[in-house]
Amino acid sequence: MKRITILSIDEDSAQFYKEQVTSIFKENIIVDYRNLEMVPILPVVNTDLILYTDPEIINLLIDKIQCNVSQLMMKRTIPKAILREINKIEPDSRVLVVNINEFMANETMALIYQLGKTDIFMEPYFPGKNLAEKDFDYIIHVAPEKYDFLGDIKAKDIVTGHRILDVSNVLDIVYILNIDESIAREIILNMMSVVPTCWYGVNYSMERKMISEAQLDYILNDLDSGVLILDKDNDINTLNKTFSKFIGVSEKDIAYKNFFEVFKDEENLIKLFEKGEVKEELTTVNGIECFVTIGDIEYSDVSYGKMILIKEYFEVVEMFNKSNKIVKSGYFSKYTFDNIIGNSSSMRRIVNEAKKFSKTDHPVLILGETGTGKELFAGAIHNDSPRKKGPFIAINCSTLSKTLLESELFGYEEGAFTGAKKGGKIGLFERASGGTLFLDEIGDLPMELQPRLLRALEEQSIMRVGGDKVVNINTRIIAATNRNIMEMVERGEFRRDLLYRLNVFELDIAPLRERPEDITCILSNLMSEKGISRKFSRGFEIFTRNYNWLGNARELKNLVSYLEVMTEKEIYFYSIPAYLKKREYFNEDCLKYLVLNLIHCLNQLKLSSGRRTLERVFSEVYFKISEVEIRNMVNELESLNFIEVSTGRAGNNITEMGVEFLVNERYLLNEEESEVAIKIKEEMDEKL
Ligand SMILES: Nc1ncnc2c1ncn2[C@@H]1O[C@H](COP(=O)(O)OP(=O)(O)OP(=O)(O)O)[C@@H](O)[C@H]1O
Repeated sequence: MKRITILSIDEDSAQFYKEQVTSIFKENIIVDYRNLEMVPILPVVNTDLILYTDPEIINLLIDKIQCNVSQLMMKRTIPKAILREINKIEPDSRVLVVNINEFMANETMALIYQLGKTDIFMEPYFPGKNLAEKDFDYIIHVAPEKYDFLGDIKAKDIVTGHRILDVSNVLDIVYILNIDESIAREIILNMMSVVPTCWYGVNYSMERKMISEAQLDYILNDLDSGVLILDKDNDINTLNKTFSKFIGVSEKDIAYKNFFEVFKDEENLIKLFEKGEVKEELTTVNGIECFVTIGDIEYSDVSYGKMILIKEYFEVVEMFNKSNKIVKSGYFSKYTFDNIIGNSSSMRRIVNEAKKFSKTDHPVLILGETGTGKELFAGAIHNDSPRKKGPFIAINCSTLSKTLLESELFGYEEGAFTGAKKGGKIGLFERASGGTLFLDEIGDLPMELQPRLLRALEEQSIMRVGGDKVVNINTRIIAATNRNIMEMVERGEFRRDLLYRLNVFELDIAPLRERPEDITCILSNLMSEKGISRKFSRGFEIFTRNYNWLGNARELKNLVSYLEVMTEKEIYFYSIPAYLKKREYFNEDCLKYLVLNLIHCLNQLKLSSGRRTLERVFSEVYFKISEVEIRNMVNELESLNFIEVSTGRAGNNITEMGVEFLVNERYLLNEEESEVAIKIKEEMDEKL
């Protein structure tokens, strides 16, 4: 047990502080003391911390300290009840603060000021001091009872009793003696309710700590996962209600006990714990099937303990099912080939191929960037196939952990894990029998599951997890991925034999930027589906063909929602959202005609169209461009006879040929664009 030795001037205060420290730390610490009144004063030899009342005493007793331990001067304060009395003293009162020596009297006075009572006049007093004036309203006796050396000084008395240890001092002791966190927490909370502290930093950090703890408690207890936090000695520091419910033990019973002692009968958990870091491993704890995650709690590369998360298997499955993450509800697809829009030769070709594939039972692998319509094709193939009356089940292989995906795909037998459902669980392979199972994001299928899928494809049968019976299935597989699966095979991340099994038929859907003629076609279709009717200007078409459409049709859908609100009859280049107007999306030809367009507009408005004006207006209407680029384009337009360049302020003038070109190509600016041009021109003229 840890030991504290108190050094004090007299027996009375030594006794008092011994009692106080003992009452704070209770049976966790042994306290003894030395004071000048003791005969003989025994040496201090066996202690862990020396606590002294004032600087003088340490000088007087230095030769008695015969051990090398930390020394701490007491920071003392007055109880909240006494502070309330002092606070009641009327402003401008004259107060005598009395203590046994000058240092202590001054110290108490400073303390009263620090605690916030600053509207009174205080004078320190101690034996031997001469007072010029003896007229006081109050006397504060810093002692257990009134001092008797005050002679004829009379006023209202306030007796503070011995001053008590400040919270900041107790925190120091907790830290130096390495007192158990649980005990320390209780001690400090108790103290804070009775002891005022003028150590603002301590107050602030304690308050922040308490608030953070309350917030953490709230979050922990709101979680569906069980959480257990251990310190670096593997003692249980915190656990939430879900965890204590899960293991069937109340928080009180196991808090601050050692993990290995509490869980000595939970072999599975101990084994996982000994592995170090674990991510969502399926196991059984307290007879319940669950996923366990174990991780280090680190700060500045130092480990401060571990966190164990437990999620009940069935709750996870239910949650995924609710959010349609495992299987989109309904077990059918609404898509048919009629929903696939596109006039490009590549689209027509793959639709024809897909129609042929749909007549067979072979697996199909659909490749394509995100949003190219892979799921659309999968559904259309199913609905055009002899299996169309059977289920169509789509599962995303990237959202589930390996273990969950395995049991969802293949099902499991009763007793595969303790706590598994009675009668086991049918997997999606079986459920989709007679229909189609669409394995989306197949490139994310964990390596460990690939042999199992390969066997299912080769043998048209599966074995449930934990079972030994072979179940025949009649399920067609359509898989899809947006990853470069050939490269994954080369890198050893996807099995070559599985790829060959999956891509008996392969559909490679080209991204939209490689089939630009489909863009306006899909756009018009999306608009008419929403009942929107708009004409596309040439400028807008140019944009759609130049932009890279990384999100493919999904991005088109977003643009339609924007245009529905932002446009009326016709969609111009100017109408597209600003973030889409970027220099890199446009080729030189396109830029040239946009410049020609501007010259025409400025000519019609009878505004000059010199290079500087062109550069400013272009940058505002379209996107940032340099004067040099403008000059190059102007030169080219001149060589095409689309403009005549005259020197001086008149600038450039469009020719009849140029106008004809623009009209034929429907390249003309809209009203808004003209307005911007006028505004900029006016601003420029003002500056001249
Ligand atoms: N050719 C097309 N014709 C009509 N709509 C299409 C076409 N291509 C895609 N879409 C539409 O775009 C959206 C995205 O399609 P889908 O979900 O099939 O893409 P995906 O390739 O499976 O995407 P991801 O890889 O992100 O899952 C859907 O609303 C779909 O109807």
